[in-house]
Amino acid sequence: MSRVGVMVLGPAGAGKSTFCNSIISHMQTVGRRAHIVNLDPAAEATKYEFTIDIRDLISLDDVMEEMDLGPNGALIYCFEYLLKNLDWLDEEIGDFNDEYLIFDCPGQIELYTHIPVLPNIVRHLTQQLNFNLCATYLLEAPFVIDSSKFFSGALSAMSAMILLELPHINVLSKLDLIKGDINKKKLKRFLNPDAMLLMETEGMNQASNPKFLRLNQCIANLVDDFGMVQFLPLESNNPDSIETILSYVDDITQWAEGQEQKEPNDQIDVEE
Ligand SMILES: Nc1nc2c(ncn2[C@@H]2O[C@H](COP(=O)(O)OP(=O)(O)OP(=O)(O)O)[C@@H](O)[C@H]2O)c(=O)[nH]1
Repeated sequence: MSRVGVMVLGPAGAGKSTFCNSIISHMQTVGRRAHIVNLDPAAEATKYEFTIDIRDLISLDDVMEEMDLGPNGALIYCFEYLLKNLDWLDEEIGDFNDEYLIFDCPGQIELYTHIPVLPNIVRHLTQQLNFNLCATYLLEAPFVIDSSKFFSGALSAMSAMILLELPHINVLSKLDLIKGDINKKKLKRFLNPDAMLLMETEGMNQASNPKFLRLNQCIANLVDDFGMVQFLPLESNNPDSIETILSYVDDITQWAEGQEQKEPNDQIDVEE
């Protein structure tokens, strides 16, 4: 039997913890059991308590003080420590078999891109603990409706997708901060964006330096080719919006559940 979990990812302040809380509220309404697994050693208290909390293993403040490290170095130290003590996570997750686990991750993108700590933890969860995981990657809507930032956000989301190798859903958070008809209209273009069209309408194909123009075109092509830049809108106070996102997560994890589980050796034809 496999377990189900959702990784909540995205830059600092994107609304990950708020989204985790909204998921728990929704789950309580529909009568499903769900728990937050806090993987952020610098997390602040939130509305719902964490069922599993990395701070019970190691805390950022302690590491900064004892190892004389800054916040980023200390964060990396905490994750390397977690990687060396994965039996702690195994024990904590222990009997949560039929319940939905929501992994609230830190916002520092270097944990996915520069060092392989989050990918290793994800691999441990999927391969050793038999989780069907889905990643949700949050980006703030006011940030994304500026096209140059849209491409930077889309690339960061893509980099998380490539490194974690998980089924991936992009989510646009903080929709309530989009004010005015013009911006709301603009937002629609970014929910299911046509990267090449955005280049034209946002003037990105008018870069004066031909090298930048080519670079912009290559990035738009890349984003377009991956076909993964659709965003689901998130309104944290709107249960319908949470339900829609979770139905995508359910579809993905149930699909994975239905797949035949193969032992790694089953996938390799070895000729004698
Ligand atoms: N207006 C608005 N503010 C939001 C929304 N979601 C979150 N916030 C606010 O944005 C700030 C950051 O939200 P968090 O949920 O803590 O974001 P996070 O991604 O967990 O932040 P880190 O853990 O620091 O990476 C808080 O002040 C929230 O109240 C939203 O939908 N609308």
